[in-house]
Amino acid sequence: MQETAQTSSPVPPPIDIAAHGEQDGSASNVAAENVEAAKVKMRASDVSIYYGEKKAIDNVSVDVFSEYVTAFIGPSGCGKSTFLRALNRMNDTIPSARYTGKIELDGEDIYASGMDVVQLRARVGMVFQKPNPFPKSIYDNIAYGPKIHGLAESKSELDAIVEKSLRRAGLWEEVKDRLSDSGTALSGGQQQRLCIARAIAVDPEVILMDEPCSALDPIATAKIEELIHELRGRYAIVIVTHSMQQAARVSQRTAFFHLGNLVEYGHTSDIFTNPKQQRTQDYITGRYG
Ligand SMILES: Nc1ncnc2c1ncn2[C@@H]1O[C@H](COP(=O)(O)OP(=O)(O)OP(=O)(O)O)[C@@H](O)[C@H]1O
Repeated sequence: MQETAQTSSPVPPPIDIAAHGEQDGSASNVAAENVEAAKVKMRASDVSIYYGEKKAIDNVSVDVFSEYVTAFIGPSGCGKSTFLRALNRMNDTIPSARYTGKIELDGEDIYASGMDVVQLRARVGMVFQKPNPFPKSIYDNIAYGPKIHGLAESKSELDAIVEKSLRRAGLWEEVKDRLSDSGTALSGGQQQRLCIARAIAVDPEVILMDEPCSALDPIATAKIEELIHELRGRYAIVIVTHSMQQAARVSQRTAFFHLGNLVEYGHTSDIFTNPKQQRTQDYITGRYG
């Protein structure tokens, strides 16, 4: 296990990350000891995930940091989505899915028996591959979450949340005059920004994005990437992407998965320019994937 954080500099960088080695499979997060604890938003420790007998994730440890975008990359079937979904317990809906290890949000075990999963999913929101607005008005798509979570006491408060969320998602100017139109009548890119606005509306701390641009054209993709860039100061963002260019453009940290293992995790620039593991090198140079 190597330690990559600089401990000798007089003012240590606020955030640094361990290179998670694949050698012994334990991939524990050594450099976590050297970062400001307050910045670690989510911590996964020795997480394995099974579908029935099949092990889809093998002993993975990762920290997710506030105000950073973390990209999960790797070839199809390597377990990126499975691991992402574990971060807000979306795998709970799959009867065969089973889990060992620990995942914490602000130090709290999200799989603890007393955890309110509805509340958890508000704190750790999710945006899916295919935009999935509710078959309701644009306004109601955003207002639904704040209503059920009791975040607005009056119509004017709700209106303000709807406007703020749509502004943050970069959609307000495009939809402000047609809030009562159906969300499903928007373009694909607009629908995806609507889904991001819907996640934002309940004031999350973490936003998980599972290939959010894969159904979008290049222009809509560029808008979402720009939006991710703008949002990252407020939330911890985790994005699964098949596009290495996208990971390089939007993220500060990258985790490379292969066959259920976390092969390497570190600064995005290091992963793409100076990977420590041969498997990472092979993947980023297109030898498989
Ligand atoms: N609901 C499920 N039931 C059984 N096996 C599953 C289920 N979902 C995923 N798997 C299996 O778990 C492994 C990891 O899948 P996962 O979708 O997490 O990978 P991925 O890296 O996100 O793939 P892709 O990039 O193709 O979306 C695969 O072998 C997949 O077939």
